[in-house]
Amino acid sequence: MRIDVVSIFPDYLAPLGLSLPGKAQATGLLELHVHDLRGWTRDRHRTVDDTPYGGGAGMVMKPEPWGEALDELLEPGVTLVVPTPSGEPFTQALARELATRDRLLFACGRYEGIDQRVLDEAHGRAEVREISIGDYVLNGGEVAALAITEAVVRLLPGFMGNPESLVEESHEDGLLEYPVYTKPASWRGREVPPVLLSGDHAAIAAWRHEQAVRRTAARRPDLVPASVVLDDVEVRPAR
Ligand SMILES: CN1CCN(Cc2ccc(Cn3ccc4ccc(-c5n[nH]c(N)c5C#N)cc43)cc2)CC1
Repeated sequence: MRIDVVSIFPDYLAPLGLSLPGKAQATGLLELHVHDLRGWTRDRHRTVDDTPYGGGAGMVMKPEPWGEALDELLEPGVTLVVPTPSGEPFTQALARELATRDRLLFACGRYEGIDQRVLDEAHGRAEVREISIGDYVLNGGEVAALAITEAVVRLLPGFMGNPESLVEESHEDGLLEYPVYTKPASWRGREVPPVLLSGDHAAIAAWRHEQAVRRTAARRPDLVPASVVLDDVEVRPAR
């Protein structure tokens, strides 16, 4: 997979050279290119924003630099990913979908966003996914690009050392993950649940599933399948 990121703060994407994406690059699974949007400006001040038509607070990102950047980078077969507060929710299912693409191009906006005409024009010639990573407000798209990239890259075939670890993950089976433990067996008077030391794999799997269901019911009742009934866990109604 090739990933391109366009931002006015390219250094914000430096962490992509570390850890997971860094390893993916080293193994040739991922080709990463980060670009400064100001490289596509034409004026002396390298202007990327201006006041909004219709008035209102803040500034809007000008269409010209973005248009030239996408002319160069949005080639056939590239999926344009645009982080935005008004985007479709980013989920594990969407991460899996994006992991099937050959190329992703992230357009990281700032200020009050990117002139809508840029997105409208891109829709005419590429797959465009406007994505939100959560119901809270950030100052730009870079954090979302980091999060989406990490969630997608770790799903690339051959990337995770043990693909098994991708199967039992939170949200992969629709539930939150079960609690995990490691040595020592006793720590500050707290013991590891005995079932985990029993060697009874069926009992361990059953215990882990029940713990995942209980945790999900307590913290994310919206994720609990209707078929599951837990008599001793308070399941708060989804808001
Ligand atoms: C008058 N009002 C009208 C509503 N706007 C809404 C608004 C518009 C832009 C911004 C700042 N910003 C610029 C680019 C950009 C990309 C992603 C995100 C983002 N935030 N939260 C997520 N989950 C995100 C993701 N992914 C924020 C971004 C903040 C708030 C404010 C002004």
